[in-house]
Amino acid sequence: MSNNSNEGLLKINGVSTAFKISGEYYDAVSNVSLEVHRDEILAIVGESGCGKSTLATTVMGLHDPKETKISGDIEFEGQNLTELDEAGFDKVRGKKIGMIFQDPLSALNPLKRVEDQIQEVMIYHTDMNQEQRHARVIELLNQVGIINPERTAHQFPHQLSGGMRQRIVIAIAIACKPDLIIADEPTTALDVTIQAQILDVLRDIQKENHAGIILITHDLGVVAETADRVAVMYAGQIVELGTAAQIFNEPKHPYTRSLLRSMPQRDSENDDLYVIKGMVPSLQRMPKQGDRFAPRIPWVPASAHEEEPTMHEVEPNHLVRCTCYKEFTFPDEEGGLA
Ligand SMILES: Nc1ncnc2c1ncn2[C@@H]1O[C@H](COP(=O)(O)OP(=O)(O)OP(=O)(O)O)[C@@H](O)[C@H]1O
Repeated sequence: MSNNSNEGLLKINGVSTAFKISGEYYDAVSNVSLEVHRDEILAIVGESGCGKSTLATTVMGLHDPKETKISGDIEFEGQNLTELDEAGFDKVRGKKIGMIFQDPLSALNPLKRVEDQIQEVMIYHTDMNQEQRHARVIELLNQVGIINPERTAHQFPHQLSGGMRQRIVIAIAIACKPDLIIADEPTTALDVTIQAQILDVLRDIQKENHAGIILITHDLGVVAETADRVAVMYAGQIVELGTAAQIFNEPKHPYTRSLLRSMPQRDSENDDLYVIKGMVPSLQRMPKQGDRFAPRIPWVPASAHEEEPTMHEVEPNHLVRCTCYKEFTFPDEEGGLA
C-alpha cells in the first residue's frame, strides 16, 4: 500500500497502438497520455470503436506483436511494461494488475468449480498452502457479496446467475490484491439492479485495497455513480480529461457535451434524446489531420478547429483537446451556429 495516494500508479505516456490491416498499420489508439493513481476510479468513456478496449489490452500486454505495433511508454510501479516479454507480463498480470471483462461466461472455465478457478491464480502467484487458499477463497466470496460462500465455492459457473458469475470474476481479479484493476464494461451484460451492486463491490474493493481502477464503459450513468476522474475518448484520442465533477458539470469538448446530451435523464419526461449524427470512423478512414470529431458537428466552421488539435488546460486538472470548445453550441441553442 502506498503512503501517497496521489502518486501515479500507472503512467501512460504517448502510447499508440496500431493494427495491421491488409499489410498496413492503422492506429486504434493515438498518442494517449494518462495517469492512474491509487485510491481512484478513472473511467474511460466513449462510443463503441473509440479505442477504449485496445488501450486496456495494450496496458495488459495482450496484443500479438506480429499484428500490432505499440509505441510510447507504459510505466507501472516504476517498470516500463512495453519492455516486458511474455514471461515478465505473466508475473504482473493477475498479481499486480487484475482484469475484469464484460462477459463473465467466457472469462470462466465451465468445467471447473468456482473454488478451483479462484485458487488457480493463487497457486500461480503465491506460496499459500491449500488451507490458506481455501480461507482466502471464502474471504473473497464474502467480499464480493456472495451470501453462501461455502456452497458457491463448490458450484460450477452454469449453476450461477449472471450477477453471481461477475462477482466470481471480480473475486479472481482481486485474489492477489492487485494494485491496479482494469474493468472493461463489467456491468454491461447485467440488469440495472445487479449493475448497481457490482459497482458497489468495485468501490468497496478500491477503498479496502487502495487500488487504482480503470473502469471502461460507454454508460455515462455508470460513470456518474462511480468515477473520480473521467477520460473521454474519441477515435483513438483522449479529447477531454477531468474530475467527474468537471466532466459532468462543466463539459467542454463538443464530443463530451454530445455524449452527455444523448444520455437518458432519469427524471425527464422528454423522451427525445439527442443523437450524435454519423459514426466513429473506422481505422482506415481516420482523418489524418484536424479535429477527428469535426465531421460529426458540420455546423461548426472549420476555422473553429485547430489544424493539429492539442490538449489545453482549461482549469487545474481539466484538459480539453482542440480550441473548438470555445465556439461550440448545439444548433438548437441560443446563439447556435446553425
Ligand atoms: N485486432 C484488431 N485488428 C484490427 N482492428 C481492430 C482490432 N481490435 C480492434 N480493432 C479496431 O480498433 C478500433 C477500436 O476498437 P476497440 O474495441 O478498442 O474500441 P472500444 O472503444 O473498446 O469499443 P467497444 O466498446 O465496442 O469494445 C475499432 O475500429 C476496431 O474495429
